[in-house]
Amino acid sequence: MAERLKQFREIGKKIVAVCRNYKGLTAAQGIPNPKTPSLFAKPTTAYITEGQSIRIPEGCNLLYHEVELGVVIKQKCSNVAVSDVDEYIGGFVLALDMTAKDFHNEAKANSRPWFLSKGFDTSCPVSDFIEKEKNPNYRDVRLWLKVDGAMKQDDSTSDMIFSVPEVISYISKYITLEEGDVVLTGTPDGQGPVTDGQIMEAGLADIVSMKFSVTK
Ligand SMILES: O=C([O-])CC(=O)C(=O)O
Ligand SMILES: [Mg+2]
Repeated sequence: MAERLKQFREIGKKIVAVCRNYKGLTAAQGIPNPKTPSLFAKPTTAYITEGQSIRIPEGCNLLYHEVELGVVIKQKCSNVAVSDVDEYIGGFVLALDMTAKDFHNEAKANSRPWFLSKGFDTSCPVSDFIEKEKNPNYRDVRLWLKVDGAMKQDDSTSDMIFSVPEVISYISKYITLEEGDVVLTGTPDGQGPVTDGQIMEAGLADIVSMKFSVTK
């Protein structure tokens, strides 16, 4: 099972992401905590792995980094109870939810969908597949990101508004999750800009770390 899930980028059909899911982030932005998980999707064509660069999309002048814990779904499921979610977690990935923030802001200001701002090619850099057993404390695990060596995001998943099981249960009420799909669980406070030539390094406790550069 885990062998096949290592191919999540090929076998998974979608990336479902939660936004504004950290208390520190909503507090910093002065916005209320959402009452239910707030969802969007990224296409799987957005994936890149270490060795590939994040390309600033044409016309974007404000690219933001967001480090996130991703959950790889083990098998097809819908309407999963919070207490049963663990059966459907196949493993994890460390991910960056790269965002063309200027596109995002403009779309929101004009009440338009913001798919492009989150879905462009290279907008989802990921680590290798992380075996479930290697991340047993996923409810309280450190997530960090540095830009050119300076720490920008450093928090624990315990600061999530909706826990991983709550998020997956909620999504599965409306959207069937399938083997290899990835659920991005939101970014902690500290999201911010990166520009051409900068290097980001991100990590999940001492489980995994990864580096990505940004290019035009
Ligand atoms: O980019 C945003 O505004 C929100 C988002 O994805 C997150 O909170 O993870
Ligand atoms: Mg995000």
